[in-house]
Amino acid sequence: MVQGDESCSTQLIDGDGNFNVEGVAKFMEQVKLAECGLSYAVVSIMGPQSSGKSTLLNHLFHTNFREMDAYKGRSQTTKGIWMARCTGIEPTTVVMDLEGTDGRERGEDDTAFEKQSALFALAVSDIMMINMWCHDIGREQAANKPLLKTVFQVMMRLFSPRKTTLMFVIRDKSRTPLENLEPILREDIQKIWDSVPKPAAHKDTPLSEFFHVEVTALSSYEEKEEQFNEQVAQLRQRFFHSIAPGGLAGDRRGVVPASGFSFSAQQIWKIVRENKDLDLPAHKVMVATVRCEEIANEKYLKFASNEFWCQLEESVQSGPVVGFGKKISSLLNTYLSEYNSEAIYFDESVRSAKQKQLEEKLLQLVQPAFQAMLGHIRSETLDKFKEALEKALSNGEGFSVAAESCTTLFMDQFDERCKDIVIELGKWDTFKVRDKLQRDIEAHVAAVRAAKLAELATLYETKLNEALSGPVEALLDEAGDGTWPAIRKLLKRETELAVFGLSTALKGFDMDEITREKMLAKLDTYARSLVESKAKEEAARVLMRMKDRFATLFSRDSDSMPRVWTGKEDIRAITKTARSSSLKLLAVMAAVRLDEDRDSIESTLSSALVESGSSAASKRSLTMGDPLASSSWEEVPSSKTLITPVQCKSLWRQFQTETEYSVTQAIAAQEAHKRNNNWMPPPWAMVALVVLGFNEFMTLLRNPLWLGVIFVAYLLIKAMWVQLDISGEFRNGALPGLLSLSTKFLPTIMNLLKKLAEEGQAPPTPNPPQNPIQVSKSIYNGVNSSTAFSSSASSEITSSDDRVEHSSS
Ligand SMILES: Nc1nc2c(ncn2[C@@H]2O[C@H](COP(=O)(O)OP(=O)(O)OP(=O)(O)O)[C@@H](O)[C@H]2O)c(=O)[nH]1
Repeated sequence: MVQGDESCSTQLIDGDGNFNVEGVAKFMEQVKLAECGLSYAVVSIMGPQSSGKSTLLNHLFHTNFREMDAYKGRSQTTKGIWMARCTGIEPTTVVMDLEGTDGRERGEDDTAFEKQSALFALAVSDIMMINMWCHDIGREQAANKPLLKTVFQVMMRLFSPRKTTLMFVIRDKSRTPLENLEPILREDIQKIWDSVPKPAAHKDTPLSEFFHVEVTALSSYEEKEEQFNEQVAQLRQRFFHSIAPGGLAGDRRGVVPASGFSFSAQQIWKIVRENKDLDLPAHKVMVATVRCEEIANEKYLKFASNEFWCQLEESVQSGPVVGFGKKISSLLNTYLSEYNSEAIYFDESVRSAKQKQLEEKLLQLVQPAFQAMLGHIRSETLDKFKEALEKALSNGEGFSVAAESCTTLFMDQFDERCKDIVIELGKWDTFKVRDKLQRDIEAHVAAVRAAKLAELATLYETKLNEALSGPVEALLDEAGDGTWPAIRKLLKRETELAVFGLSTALKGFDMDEITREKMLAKLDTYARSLVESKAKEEAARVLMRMKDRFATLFSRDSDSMPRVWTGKEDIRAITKTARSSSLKLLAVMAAVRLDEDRDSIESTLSSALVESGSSAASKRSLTMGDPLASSSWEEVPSSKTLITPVQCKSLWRQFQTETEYSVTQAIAAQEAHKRNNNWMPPPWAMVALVVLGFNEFMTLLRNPLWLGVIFVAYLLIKAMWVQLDISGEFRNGALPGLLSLSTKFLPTIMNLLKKLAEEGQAPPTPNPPQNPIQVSKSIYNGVNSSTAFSSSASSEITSSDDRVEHSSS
């Protein structure tokens, strides 16, 4: 019945005490012991050498241990410890065949090995069979006595709460029935137990606390083989389901899960060899720790190299993976389940601790992928939010409503998508990323809001610009009394329109009243500043405008037709009107008048610049000082001042200088026109001719000295008359004019007197009669040239007024 191949007989520890790690691993693999969990039993047999142990095991468990050949004589066949699987016995039962205890070959050392192997067997086995000859029972010097003593001694060192079954197998039983032999044997056992020195804790502990003693007897294999076989077959039955409660291996407290058998055996042997105390409970924890760790590592490595996981990890780097959470969770569960099923029989606390460690390691491995997924979801949600908000706004939705609905929608979407990636085991919260998303969305909303508000503000500013710039420019161009009221009206109307428009648009923004009011006020301010800057621009061109206005009024008549200076026009009046109008323009431009505050700029300018020639104005100027010698207007704040009084004065001076030419030209044109049309002598000459009569006239002609004297006297009187008439005083050039005239005509008079003297000192002799027309012409020319002189002599701005006056007269 021996079936060697199936029993996988293997040497566990060799004769030199070396543990066969590889052999055991192979054995475990062949027997698939690791899969047994706790459902396995270990039986060992010890006893004197050549006491038929191997024979018994081979018959009892259908193993293939080497037996001694009966014909070759007794010698040691089993060296060290061998092990094999009990064929056909359920659950898996491993049997160990120990080296005989009283062999002849090993000498003194055998004792140590016996002790060590006994301790090892006792630590590892559920059932220990003690093989003994029947005739040794009750014998004082029996070979099994030291053996038993050893067993009991080492048992004290196991600190094990488990109960090992000690099965005494009596070989070559005699005719004495077992019922009679057993008490003697038990007595022997008790005696030995009592004689074994025990630690204080176990001083009074009965043997039954540690061992469950069984006794069986077998007939001689050599002499009564048939009986032997029958009894062995019966005994074999007791090993079936030995681990069940009440079975031979019923006490499972000390069992090491099968997957840890190899390591456990190895460690126990190591401790035994080192002659250290063997703390089986601690050993169990240690084995559990090591094994659970091994299992956990194995599962971790398997997970890390799992093809599906590797693909998933790679995919996550480039984009989101649908069903990520479920896929990872399922994978994790697979490997954790594997761990659990393999480690389930190890110490629970150790197993749980190692499982937790494995979970942590696996989660650490997976977390970057999870974070990457979260990142994808966050950025995708943010992008979609941006798109949706833009779309909603372009569809005309109110900003606040659109922002709120989009935020809610996409935060919900984020939460929903997070559910898809949740790895239950990880219990990683997504709050931080959610918060980040929320903050990003809020920041985007704020940015878009600010941009939209700026856009709106710009839009209404542009509208205001369009509505105000042109009209304000046109109004300022037509500067007059109604200019600023019209600008104010325009500004009010357009500002109200823009503010209303902006206010309506802002309703969609759900903003607080203060901010809203600020924006509207800003628009109002903008409108005002727009007008102010326009006015400033126009003020910078005021001189040009004044000149234009002067030119328009001076050189065009009321029908806007170009004037032809015929001599009938009142150049003085025209000049005055044109200048007044230009002064008005200056007054209008001098300050911004957006508020209805009254000012006296116009009257100040008028009195200081136009009426300055009048005696009243001069007196006022003398007593009160120059009202334009200031850099600010009295009633106008500097912020509203566009042209200061000083600038006005300077501008006016420049204006007058630059327009003077036009007046001069006009006067010249009038004179030229008169000259061209009046070839006849002037009327006074004609009248003189008639009044004085021909004779008198001839006398005068014959005596030109008198004529010259009369003529010079006339001119002097005339010049004085003109000066007095204009200024009312003999000032500003009247005297110089007379002197100048005298100087001018003195050489002529002197020449005439000289000529008369040369003609013989006699009373003037009448000259040949001259053409009266020619004479009157020369006189006329003389007047004209004096006028021209007068014009060139005065460089004062007011001199043109004199010329206007002169010309008119
Ligand atoms: N008298 C007797 N001899 C037996 C019995 N069973 C086996 N033998 C013989 O005893 C001898 C030793 O047998 P083994 O089974 O090799 O004994 P063992 O105890 O395994 O020997 P070691 O492993 O060397 O210690 C063999 O010649 C067997 O035939 C038995 O029941 N009675």
